[in-house]
Amino acid sequence: MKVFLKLRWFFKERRREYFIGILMLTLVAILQLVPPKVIGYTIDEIGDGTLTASALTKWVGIIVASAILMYIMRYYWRQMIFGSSNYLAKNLREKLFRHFTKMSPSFYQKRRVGDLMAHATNDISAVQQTAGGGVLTLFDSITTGTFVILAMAITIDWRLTLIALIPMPFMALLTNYYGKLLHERFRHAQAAFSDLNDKTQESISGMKVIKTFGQQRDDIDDFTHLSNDVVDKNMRVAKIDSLFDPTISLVIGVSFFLSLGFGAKFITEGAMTIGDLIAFTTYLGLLVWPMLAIGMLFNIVERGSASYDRIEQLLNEPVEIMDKTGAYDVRPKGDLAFHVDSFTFPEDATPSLTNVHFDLKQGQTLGIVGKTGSGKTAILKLLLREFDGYKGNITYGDIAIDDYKMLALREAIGYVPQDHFLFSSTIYKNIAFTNPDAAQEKVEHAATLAHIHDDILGFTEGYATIVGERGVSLSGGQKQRISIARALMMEPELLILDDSLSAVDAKTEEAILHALKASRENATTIITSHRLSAIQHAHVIIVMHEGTVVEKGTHEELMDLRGRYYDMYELQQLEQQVEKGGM
Ligand SMILES: Nc1ncnc2c1ncn2[C@@H]1O[C@H](COP(=O)(O)OP(=O)(O)OP(=O)(O)O)[C@@H](O)[C@H]1O
Repeated sequence: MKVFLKLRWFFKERRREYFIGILMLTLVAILQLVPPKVIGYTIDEIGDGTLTASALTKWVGIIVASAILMYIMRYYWRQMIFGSSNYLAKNLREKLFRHFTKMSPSFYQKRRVGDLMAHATNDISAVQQTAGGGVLTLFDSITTGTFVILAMAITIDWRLTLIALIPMPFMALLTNYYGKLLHERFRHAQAAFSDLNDKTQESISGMKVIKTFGQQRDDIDDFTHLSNDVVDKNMRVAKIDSLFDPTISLVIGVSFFLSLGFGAKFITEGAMTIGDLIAFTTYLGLLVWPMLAIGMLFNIVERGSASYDRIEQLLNEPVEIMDKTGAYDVRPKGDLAFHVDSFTFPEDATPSLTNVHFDLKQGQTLGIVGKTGSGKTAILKLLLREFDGYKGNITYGDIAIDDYKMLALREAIGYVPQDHFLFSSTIYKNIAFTNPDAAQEKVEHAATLAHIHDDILGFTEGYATIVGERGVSLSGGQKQRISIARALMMEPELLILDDSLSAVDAKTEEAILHALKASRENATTIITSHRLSAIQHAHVIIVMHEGTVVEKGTHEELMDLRGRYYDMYELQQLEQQVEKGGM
């Protein structure tokens, strides 16, 4: 039941609706008491031979009036209570989504997409049920149960009422025990659903790869295994679930049995009339629902509580990278100084960067080269403040990057990542992502600089062409260039191309670099690349090796060194010549 306390912030928020709903529920619980009593009176009047036509009309009139009132009130409490529970779902969904947008990459590294989606769907729906069905069953069982028992004790016979209630404590004990079992089993069932969700999401996203490698059979086996696990765990929940109804029916059955036996005895002793006993057993019938409601209540509440715990746990995960108090809300500008003595990724044992130092004047271009895994992207991740916790300092315009507001910093940096992501939307919207109201000419200008404008015009619907999820209908090079156009739309102070020209040919690469140089004279650029032609004209080039800078200088200076850069350059020249020769 603690979940109701945990949700009190929400009940407070919608107190008006819940107050009206619960008031209506209570009135219905009272009105329900009328018909059995009226039936009891009518039967006694028939027995005594005193029932007249006008008395019968009166009794029927009372029953009809209470039925109409109950109809109206039942309609309203449903609206108030179940309607409000939708707002809890909405609220939690938005909270989760906002939380997701604040989390840093390391969170997404730890958490799986399917699991996060399960939280945002299945778990929220279980909590929503608590605020709807849970509140209903709680108040309905309390009000109906109390009023029915009071009516039985006060208006009929308190001794018979006590006798009829003898089996109830057993039911309370048993349902409490079932509730505890259910909580644990439901938690496992939800976790299994998260795994299945994750598998489904990953398999659908990776279907092309799965098929290419002919792994469908294995994938189906994996899926079946997880699906069976979900069924097994839900069957374990269902086993407990199924115990509630028979237990309650058994307890009520024993109550009926005791009432009839002792009721008959009281009638023969003259302490009760037959009408009283009929009214009593009808009341006992009315107790079935509150008892069932208690069973349902445990069920709903235990599920809701397990799910709320899961959601809370997720929401309580700290946001790792936050704005400092009083952080500058200005777009960074100026020279860049990167001085990192060492940096280790959160889950790693050894540093990925050691002694990486470079300075870049505003308007200059930095080229970063190095073998795969040498730390090129790690440098960019620190610049983007995707990770904190490095030893050293990184300043932009003489201010440490963590002294800027995160949003201000990110707005100044146009980052084109290695793994491009295009939204399932039009090309126009993908390019104008950071500025959806941008004029067509601006979008076209960015596309022209990124050398993708002509390609777009070649598509049947031009800029209005929809690109599928992750842009499946485009070539790798086209996706790269759309991503570059998207970054250029921000008119960034710092443009970062993280191996973003790898899928275009040398001529297109040269054209793009030329266009960037001409249009971004005063803005800074960082390019990482495996192909040296992309960084050859940079003002500064650093050569990375095993997380550290091993060479630094201009192309000419590095060639004169005759070190790693020189070797790489010679090798690439040779490869080019072989390619040309081959052609
Ligand atoms: N998020 C992360 N968590 C833990 N380790 C990471 C993470 N990202 C990268 N690394 C590790 O840091 C090292 C440097 O990786 P980085 O991505 O910077 O290499 P890179 O030079 O950009 O390689 P590539 O040319 O293949 O992109 C690698 O050993 C990699 O395994």
